[in-house]
Amino acid sequence: MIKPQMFAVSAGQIILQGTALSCIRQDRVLFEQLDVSVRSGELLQIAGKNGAGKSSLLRILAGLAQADDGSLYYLQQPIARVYADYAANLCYIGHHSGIHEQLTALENISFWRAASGIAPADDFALLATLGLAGLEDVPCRMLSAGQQRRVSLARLWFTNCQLWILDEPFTALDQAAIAMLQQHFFAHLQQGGAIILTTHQSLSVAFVHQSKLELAYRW
Ligand SMILES: Nc1ncnc2c1ncn2[C@@H]1O[C@H](COP(=O)(O)OP(=O)(O)OP(=O)(O)O)[C@@H](O)[C@H]1O
Repeated sequence: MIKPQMFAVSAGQIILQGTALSCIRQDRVLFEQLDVSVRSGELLQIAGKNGAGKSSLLRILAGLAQADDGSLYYLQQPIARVYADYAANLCYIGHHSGIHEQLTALENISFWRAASGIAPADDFALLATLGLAGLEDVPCRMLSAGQQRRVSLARLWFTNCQLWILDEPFTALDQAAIAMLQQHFFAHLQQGGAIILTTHQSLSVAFVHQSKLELAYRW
């Protein structure tokens, strides 16, 4: 069942916009004069070959790295001016899982909830939804790569953030988990959320507002 709209930004409004962005790494221009934006209800896929600069772009969009040129706006405000608001509305999950490997799945989730100021809830049920029933108390370092990825993605089931920036979220997931995650994306977008992601896979769900930005590999 779709939860009622809970985001401040209304459907179709641009949440994040980058204009004329440039990024140089190791003397190589990954991209320049790049315009990118995502609206409420939209999924934006960043595609491109290995090394094209997808993760670098995501890190810039998440405010974790500086563009070499260009501007970034959150709700039409320069990001530096409203960064606290932006960070509070952003769920970024990078290449690395972001989980603490010595902690169990339950402990990781409990930590994220506390860090986000979200009240405790039935995390056993959440982990069961994610196919991790019976593994709640196992240190994450003893879980498989796909199971660790599922724990990492658990945040997406309780975050209140409108914008999700996800770097290769399907990595290590089996087909069933990929399908479940895409259904979850669908529900998030239906509620007015927005998603920017990188993936080398094709998306099997037809999202209502979906766009793709192909980054060319530049020498
Ligand atoms: N912090 C950094 N310092 C120096 N070089 C970097 C840094 N981050 C990325 N690079 C370089 O920038 C290029 C693009 O890297 P990036 O991770 O953005 O590519 P990608 O498109 O996400 O690749 P993949 O599909 O393999 O994940 C690579 O050549 C990489 O070595």
